[in-house]
Amino acid sequence: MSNVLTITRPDDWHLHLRDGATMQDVLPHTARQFARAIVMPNLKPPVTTTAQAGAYRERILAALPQGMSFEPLMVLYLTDNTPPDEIRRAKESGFVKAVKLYPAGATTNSDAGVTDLSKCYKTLEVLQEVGMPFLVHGEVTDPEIDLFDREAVFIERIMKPLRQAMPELKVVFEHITTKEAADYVLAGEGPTAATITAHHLLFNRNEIFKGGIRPHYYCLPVLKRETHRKALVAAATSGNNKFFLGTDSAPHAKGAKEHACGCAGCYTALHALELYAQAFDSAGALDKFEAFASFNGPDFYDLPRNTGTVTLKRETWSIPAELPMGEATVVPLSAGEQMNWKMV
Ligand SMILES: NC(=O)N[C@@H](CC(=O)O)C(=O)O
Ligand SMILES: [Zn+2]
Ligand SMILES: [Zn+2]
Repeated sequence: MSNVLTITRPDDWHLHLRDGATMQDVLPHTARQFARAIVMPNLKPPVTTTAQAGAYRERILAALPQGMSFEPLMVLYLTDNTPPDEIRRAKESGFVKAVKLYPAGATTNSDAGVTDLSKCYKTLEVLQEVGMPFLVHGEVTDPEIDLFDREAVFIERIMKPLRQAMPELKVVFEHITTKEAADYVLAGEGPTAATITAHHLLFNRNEIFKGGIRPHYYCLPVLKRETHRKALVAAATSGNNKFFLGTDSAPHAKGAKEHACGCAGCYTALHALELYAQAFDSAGALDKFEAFASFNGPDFYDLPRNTGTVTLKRETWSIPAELPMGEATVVPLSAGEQMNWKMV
């Protein structure tokens, strides 16, 4: 049993940094653990143009504490009206690395999202042509569909027709939560990859209701049954290069989570590597962690792998109860619980 784990410096391929004072407080956590991150564009208002992404990127770099190195990889928020030319501008910028699909109404700040993906095919054709990844929040919003089935139904209704229409489009199925999604990615229709969060590897849906309703375990797509968690662990630890690390760390103020209508999102930027190490360790697959955390993402995005390393060691510590965030506080996932790994 190894007590020290040294890996190439990893990246986070799905992150929410927000903006302003919130960003100021959460950014150092990510920059400590990761060299780069794909920064989600679901701000209010959303980041829909290359110009807005450039300005957001500058704000992120300005918020970075002295002496820390971190590269934000920017993403455009697709709307029904994103013109094909915007994709060309994004590609030419060099700093926009992907375009994101939020089905309208599917998740936090998705109101400006896409109402019907077929309206966007002209724009997606350019995305396919320039070879930029299309990142997908994969849940249907049809109120007839049970919340727990929204991802599986999305594969049939959206993913398969999209793949048919756009055989060469690079697609990242973000934060997958089901066996159906893992199997779809494994079946390998075209250049499709997936990110997997630490919380979906560690927990099943019982966690949300253990001893009472526990809002800090509520995220979208919502945690699923144990069979699905096991399928995600199998995919992440399989060594298959289509699966890579994306925390989906999504900070919401404590009061907005502990609320009659609490927000969706788990805050994991503080201890992401430790959470993932725990999941891989429990599966006896620490030897598969480096490729998942540090190689498969850049390889899929056609970016260089990082140089330098990070080290984790086996050590017990307690996750803090809450952390300052702007005018408020944020509660990290599994606050108060013990961790067995610690980043050095
Ligand atoms: N994952 C979440 O539960 N929430 C994310 C949005 C998202 O990634 O869907 C957020 O921005 O808060
Ligand atoms: Zn999402
Ligand atoms: Zn997200």
